[in-house]
Amino acid sequence: MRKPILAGNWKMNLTYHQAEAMVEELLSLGKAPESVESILLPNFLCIPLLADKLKGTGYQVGAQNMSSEDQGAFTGEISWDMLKDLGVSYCIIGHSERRTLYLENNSQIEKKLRKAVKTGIKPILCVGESLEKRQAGEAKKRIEGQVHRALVGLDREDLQDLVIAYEPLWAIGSGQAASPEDAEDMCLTIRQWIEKGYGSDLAEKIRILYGGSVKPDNIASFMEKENIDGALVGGASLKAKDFYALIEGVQNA
Ligand SMILES: O=C(CO)COP(=O)(O)O
Repeated sequence: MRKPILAGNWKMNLTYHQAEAMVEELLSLGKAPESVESILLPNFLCIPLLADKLKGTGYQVGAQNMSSEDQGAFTGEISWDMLKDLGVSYCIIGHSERRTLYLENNSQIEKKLRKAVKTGIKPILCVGESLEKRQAGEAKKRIEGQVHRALVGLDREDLQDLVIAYEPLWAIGSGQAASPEDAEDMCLTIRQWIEKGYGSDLAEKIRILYGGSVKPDNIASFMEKENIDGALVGGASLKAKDFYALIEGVQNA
């Protein structure tokens, strides 16, 4: 049995004080249920705040990005040990906004993923196709390339904590989620590639999430699919009530 994940990617939203108010409200709604890994991924400045407030509550704190380097002259970057020092457990690697807006390429993503797995940060590798690729019937080819390029040179032992998030670009922030059937088809395909490359033990173990316009009222339709192990949520993770409702949606699936 794979433990489901509900991860809230706040992106560049919520100031320190807004984050504080959100987390206080979230905690007033209840603790994180044990049956769901509930992770909040705030901006870097809010990580210490969340790490402190969420200690002992069952919620985990993640980061949205990390450097592939250890330390040194890399202005504006954040390293794995800075994150670990604050208790960060998960880090998003290769989000489509980093790929498209900041031109992160497969080779940089591969280096970041390698750094994460070698240093004990659990990676949430994001993959997803554009609308053009989907309409051209090339969605699976696109995703396969992204998964394979990110995992180059890593073996089964390195990938025990890998999480993959399938986030089609056209579904992100658009209010137009993928159909649960299409999302399941893509998640199953990813699992089959992992099985082919690394064996069925790993394929059965890794969590594959869907992301893109997930809301409290559609989470159940994704969670009922066999190969969808949770969701990576943007907009709906910013409000405490919605985030808690999403967790309940995963818990009740
Ligand atoms: O990009 C996403 C999460 O990483 C999805 O964002 P939305 O839930 O706002 O569509």
